[in-house]
Amino acid sequence: MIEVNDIHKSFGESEILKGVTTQFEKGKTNLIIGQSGSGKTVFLKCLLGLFEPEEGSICYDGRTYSSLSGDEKRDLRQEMGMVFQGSALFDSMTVEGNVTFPLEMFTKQSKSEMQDRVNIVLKRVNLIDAHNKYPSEISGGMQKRVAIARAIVMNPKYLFCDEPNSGLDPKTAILIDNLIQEITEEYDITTVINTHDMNSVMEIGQKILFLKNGLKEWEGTNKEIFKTDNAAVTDFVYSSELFKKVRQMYIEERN
Ligand SMILES: Nc1ncnc2c1ncn2[C@@H]1O[C@H](COP(=O)(O)OP(=O)(O)OP(=O)(O)O)[C@@H](O)[C@H]1O
Repeated sequence: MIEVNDIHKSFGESEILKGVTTQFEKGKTNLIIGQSGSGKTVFLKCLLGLFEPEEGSICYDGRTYSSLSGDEKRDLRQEMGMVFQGSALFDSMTVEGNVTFPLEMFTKQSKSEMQDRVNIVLKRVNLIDAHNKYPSEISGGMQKRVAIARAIVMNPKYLFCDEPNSGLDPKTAILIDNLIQEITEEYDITTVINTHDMNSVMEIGQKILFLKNGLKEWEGTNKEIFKTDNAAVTDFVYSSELFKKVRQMYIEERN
């Protein structure tokens, strides 16, 4: 579980996060949504320990980040997996090389231990015959699977994903969303996903944090988001004609 307590983050004179408090439970897919510039990426970078808030605290299963020693912070960061926007694979390495990389960097495992672990995670993301292919030889959806395999190879307690669906067709996007949710539940990971994708909100939004101008405007589940009367949330969610129709149908059903 990650507990975020009243965090503030500024750059120079400009305060980007203005006191955000929330909790992310383990085994759940937690989504951060909000308009461009609302502070989602800055918030995610605070969770990753890349930015340290000037005020407030972030607590990872009882460990308050700002109170940890340098070594403890490093250990905690090794419990975090990250799926970057656009996958961020190493083009010159094979699929297997990309997934082995964190094990080579951060563990003292033998070659055969690494090989076993890599085989397990590649199988888990349904990539069986791609070990020796290069990123340029596989589809965008397969690249995402490799990025997920690399993010979970160290058996993380926390998984952070920045726009994991960007660039994917809607059907592949849903498969990737479902894979992230299954892995989150199976390994009891605390997963936090930064997304613009309303399909993801509907499919896997077990907890949604809506940020507006650096503040928590609303939080709830994917079932609750369609019932809320919060104007900022409805403006955001129903900016698409399709979702306006869904809401209209919901209201008609309710009456
Ligand atoms: N390293 C930085 N230095 C200065 N300002 C920054 C830095 N990182 C982000 N900002 C500012 O913080 C604000 C929020 O940016 P952020 O990237 O968190 O928005 P976002 O909600 O993720 O937007 P998008 O959906 O477009 O990615 C922006 O005004 C941005 O310019």
